Amino acid sequence: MTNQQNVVVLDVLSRGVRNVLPPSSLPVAKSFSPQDLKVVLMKKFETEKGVAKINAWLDSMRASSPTRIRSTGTASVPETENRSSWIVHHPSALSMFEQIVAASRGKQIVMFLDYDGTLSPIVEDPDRAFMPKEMRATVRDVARHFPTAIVTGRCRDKVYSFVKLAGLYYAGSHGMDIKGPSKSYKYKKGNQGVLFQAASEFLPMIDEVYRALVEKTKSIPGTKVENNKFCVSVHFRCVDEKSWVVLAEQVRLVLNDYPKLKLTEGRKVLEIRPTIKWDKGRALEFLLEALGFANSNDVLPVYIGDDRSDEDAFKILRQRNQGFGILVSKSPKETNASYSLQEPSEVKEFLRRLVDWKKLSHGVAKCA
Ligand SMILES: O=P(O)(O)OC[C@H]1O[C@H](O[C@H]2O[C@H](CO)[C@@H](O)[C@H](O)[C@H]2O)[C@H](O)[C@@H](O)[C@@H]1O
Repeated sequence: MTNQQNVVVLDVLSRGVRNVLPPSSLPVAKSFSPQDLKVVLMKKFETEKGVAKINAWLDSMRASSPTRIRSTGTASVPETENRSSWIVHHPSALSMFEQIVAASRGKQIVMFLDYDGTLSPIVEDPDRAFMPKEMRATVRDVARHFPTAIVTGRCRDKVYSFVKLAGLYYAGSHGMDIKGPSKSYKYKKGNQGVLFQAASEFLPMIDEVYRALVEKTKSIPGTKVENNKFCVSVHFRCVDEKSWVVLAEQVRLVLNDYPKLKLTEGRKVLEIRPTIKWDKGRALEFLLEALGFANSNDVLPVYIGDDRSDEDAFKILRQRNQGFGILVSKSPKETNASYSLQEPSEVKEFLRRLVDWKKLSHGVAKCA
């Protein structure tokens, strides 16, 4: 193409082809062939697609996770009213405790626990999201009485370094990396050490993308890229909101070269994962099967989580019409969970009550 044509192309890209070339001028094929026009239109389409994608990401980055329910766009519905109507549909798991345990009669409760925002409070530095001691003691007790799994977006080894409990199942990288407890469970033999990796062939790609993202985002202050083995997290909690668009653009540029990866969003984090049909919901089903409850009615799975990715598990429970999802959130959010808890301290209280109830009912059964 000549320089003049290059100018036209740039103008076309910035203003749109119709504004630059009136219909009567389009057939001037001497200097601007149909092939050139096709290239121009394709570039414009790609640019618009890119801009639309970035805008959609920015909208989600501004929203909470899962999507926060807005008060009908006006100030006329106060937040408290919003919450009181939401809580009717998602009552506190503490106030519904008796109903929850009553539903478990004759069934084995299996506990699924998300990590960040559920067992540990959200903090600025992901490397310092330690689990409080009392929470660890509570989870240890829970795991003594019920099969228990930690289901997290984190790398499995990393979450283990926070939880430090051997008797649990761990499903890391959004369920793509599952390992059984190191000590065997007493109720089902032969399932210890279960190991399943849904996306092993993606390991080199994820590593490459992780390095590319670190490089591309290193000049954006506050950005933290975390390698979660089968997925990557790009944290923007500490990034100035004015830089979010630059960050999103850099992430898009990297992802353009990896059509087999997709982007999802969590709490102030962009998550890059393989486009396979595997998520926390599939991990929950896998674990139920591993525990011997594949097509069983004798099980009551209870899943507690705070993040958008936990919705996949809540949805599975709804579809199976089995067990309960419990969303950890202080504010009303669109969710498939049945119940709610406000924060990790309430999660601890719920788990503690569950252990006490189990001890008590076991004691009663022994005396009878
Ligand atoms: O599935 P989860 O256990 O909830 O993991 C999801 C992501 O959690 C972590 O990030 C979140 O917690 C951080 C520490 O509190 C916080 O700084 C960050 O803003 C949150 O998004 C973790 O670092 C990510 O890798 C997980 O994907």
